[in-house]
Amino acid sequence: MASKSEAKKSHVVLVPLPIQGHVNPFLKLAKLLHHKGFHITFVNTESNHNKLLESRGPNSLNGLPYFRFETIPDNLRPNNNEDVTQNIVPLLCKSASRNTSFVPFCSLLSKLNDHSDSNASPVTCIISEGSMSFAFEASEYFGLPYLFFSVHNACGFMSFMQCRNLMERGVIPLKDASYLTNGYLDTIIDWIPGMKNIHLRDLPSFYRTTDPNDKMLDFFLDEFERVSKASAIILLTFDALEPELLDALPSVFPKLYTIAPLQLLLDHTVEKDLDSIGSNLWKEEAECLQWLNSKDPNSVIYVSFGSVIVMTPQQLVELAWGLANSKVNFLWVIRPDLVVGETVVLPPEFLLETKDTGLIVDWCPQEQVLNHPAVGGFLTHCGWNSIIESISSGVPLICSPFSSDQPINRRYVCSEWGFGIEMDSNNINRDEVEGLVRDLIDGQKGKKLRDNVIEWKRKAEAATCSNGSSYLNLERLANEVPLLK
Ligand SMILES: O=c1ccn([C@@H]2O[C@H](COP(=O)(O)OP(=O)(O)O[C@H]3O[C@H](CO)[C@@H](O)[C@H](O)[C@H]3O)[C@@H](O)[C@H]2O)c(=O)[nH]1
Repeated sequence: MASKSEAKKSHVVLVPLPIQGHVNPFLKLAKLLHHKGFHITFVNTESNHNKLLESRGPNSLNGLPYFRFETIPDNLRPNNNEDVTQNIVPLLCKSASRNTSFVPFCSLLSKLNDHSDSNASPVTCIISEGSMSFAFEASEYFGLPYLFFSVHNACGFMSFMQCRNLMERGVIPLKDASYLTNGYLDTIIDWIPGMKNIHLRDLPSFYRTTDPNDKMLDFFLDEFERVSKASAIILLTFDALEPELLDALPSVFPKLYTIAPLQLLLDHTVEKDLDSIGSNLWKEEAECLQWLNSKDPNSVIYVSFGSVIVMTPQQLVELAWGLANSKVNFLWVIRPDLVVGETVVLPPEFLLETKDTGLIVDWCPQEQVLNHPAVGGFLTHCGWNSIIESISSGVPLICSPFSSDQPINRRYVCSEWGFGIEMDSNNINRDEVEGLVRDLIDGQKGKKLRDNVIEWKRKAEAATCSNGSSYLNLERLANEVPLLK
């Protein structure tokens, strides 16, 4: 392992997909590796770099000794009017495109190698993810090891890796649009290793296409190839959570490190000077913590749909009245771009009726919110970071998945791990919201789910303590990075 006292440290370059749920875990991993003695270069796309400066201030990306930020172009700004946070496909196609990013990224790697002096070694390895194909190609070009950091759990990762199998078995693409509603999505998929009782509707939403040339299918086929060629895979899970899946990962995949929850590992290890480096792309409204201080323990439902999901105005209004009618306290994150194509407008009567029970913010310090004693439940879109953060905080969920890996996360939370109840996001209905929120915060069902998630929290803590599986895997990763081929 690289030691802090060595003049030349191993140098890791991290390149996340530029969305919040990817940048956050990459930054945490970067901090953990820095703590282990690595020299870190963290690469943001230009648009994200600018957003971070806006939200966190002009000095927020100055870095620290041996912890540097760099940028690469992403073809999204300043002339692009598309709001990519409202549409994942342009984000993947443009921001993570080979054409835009390969050459600048190679130039960056050359610059980092040229500038290596007595204090910094040339680049030792690249940590990126399947969507960033240019980073993988650059690692091949420079002969560097490539670590595939999948910011998913094992069930999400396994589901994404099934694209070719599903196509070869004729399950996807769907024959025509009627298959979306004729019960076909209830087809049982019983041949995925380590996964039981799965229906087609539980698998990533991108598979629900009728187009054999769908860009996202191509994308997952390519991703599979890159994973198989990577030097190692890092998964954002812990062993006790998904033992059957982890055992079942096919032998074609390279060696695996399961290291989660990252925040619990950070709580044990990190130096204080790294705390100031944050990754929120929107400005956090930390005053909500004072508001929570005024509420009773477990009396507040926290509501957030992550960084990418968009809702219709009608979904928003149904949700709003469901929260109001439940009479339960709520803290609700409504991102400025949450409602598709619109500025968010909530009925004035709703705002009046909930002035004592509700607080709405653009963005909040979510992990602090989840750790606040007043928060007794979380209505979530089932982004994996939100779920693993809920496990770390012992907060039960209402699961309302929209897209991507969210359906499979919902399936595992509600049916396997037992700390969530389901809510249909296609058909958000105020009466259902009201009932579910009451059940979760005040009902017997909520109590049972809370007990279950606290049990998972204990297991997550055990995984991240000395000699826990995630703790040891991080040690192993730090020892093995300099040796990877
Ligand atoms: O007000 C807020 C809201 C969110 N967050 C943070 O933002 C992140 C959100 O991540 P996640 O819950 O995973 O949602 P997305 O950003 O939507 O995540 C994308 O990436 C995830 C990881 O691959 C996938 O699981 C999701 O489906 C995909 O939408 C988390 O760390 C939250 O703590 C805040 O800090 N403040």
